[in-house]
Amino acid sequence: MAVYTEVADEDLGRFLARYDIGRVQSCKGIAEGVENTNYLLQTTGGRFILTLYEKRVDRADLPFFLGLMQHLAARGVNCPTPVLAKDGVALGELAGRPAVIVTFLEGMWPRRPAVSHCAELGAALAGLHLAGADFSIPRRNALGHAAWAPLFAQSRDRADTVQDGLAAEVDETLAVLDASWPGDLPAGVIHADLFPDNAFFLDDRLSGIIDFYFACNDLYAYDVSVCLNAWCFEQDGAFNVTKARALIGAYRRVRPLSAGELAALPVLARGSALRFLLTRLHDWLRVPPGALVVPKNPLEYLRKMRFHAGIADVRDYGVEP
Ligand SMILES: Nc1ncnc2c1ncn2[C@@H]1O[C@H](COP(=O)(O)OP(=O)(O)OP(=O)(O)O)[C@@H](O)[C@H]1O
Ligand SMILES: N[C@@H](CCO)C(=O)O
Repeated sequence: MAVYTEVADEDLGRFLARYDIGRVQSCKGIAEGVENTNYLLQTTGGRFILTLYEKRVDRADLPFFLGLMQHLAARGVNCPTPVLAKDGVALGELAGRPAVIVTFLEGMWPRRPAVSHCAELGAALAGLHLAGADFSIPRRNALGHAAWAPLFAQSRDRADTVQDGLAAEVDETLAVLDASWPGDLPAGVIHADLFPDNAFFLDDRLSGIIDFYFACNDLYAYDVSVCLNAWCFEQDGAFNVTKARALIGAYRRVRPLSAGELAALPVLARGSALRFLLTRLHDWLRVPPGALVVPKNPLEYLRKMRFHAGIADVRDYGVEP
């Protein structure tokens, strides 16, 4: 994650006094990621992640996020779990931000995902969907289909400074998606941001999933489409049909996809590409001064969005209906 909020030693000391996790040996800012502030905390009790929630996280959602991690971990999903303070409460306040300590997961995220990573990921995503099915707290997708037009309205007047014609292309895509967005597909808890940097591997086996701060209730197949975008394109922008076949095939072996879900994949993938284009565009135009953060390129997702607009049939993803 990025480091948006610096923590003074005395504030950290007061915060950690609430916990029973040993003496602090080091607390280092993690530069990766773009959403929240994260520190790697080494204590005499082990390694932990200290997270301070930033702008996009609504405090009212924290019981959902923290409860979901506990729920999934209890059902065998290897994900971070919130560490309870001595008073039994996970959530605290540090440097004016809501803050938690979560368990540290071993592993590395794949810098260049291979076909085998995509297969592992597909199976893990389906497992996550099944494990979350009986989680009792609902959360609407704040970055779901209905949110895209208002989100774009915040950047529309400057969109063409990033790429000529971008505003018109997004407007047109929003209209197409409004007319074709599926409403009646299987839904439940989804991760909604399961990019390679949120999946850890040890010896080519998936060892953990992190970053549940976009998790919400939405279409399961939409989550598959997010992963299709994040895992199955090469760095030069080419779609890798072998990776898509591996990802979706492994998913279907754990949680079958209905004919309706498969048929909807191209429109869902076009939509999820737009979602990441829009959040990246928003951030690209508003990098906070002094933050240790590198904004992600919105145009990568413009190219993916265009690719899906040209997909007529799910077979083009290497998948048999
Ligand atoms: N529980 C954990 N165990 C081990 N490392 C972690 C854990 N949580 C976070 N990290 C480390 O912090 C980095 C950033 O975390 P995370 O992806 O949650 O940040 P983020 O700001 O939400 O990023 P983004 O939303 O851009 O993916 C990870 O790549 C990893 O190095
Ligand atoms: N995974 C997102 C960042 C967090 O939402 C992206 O790559 O744009």
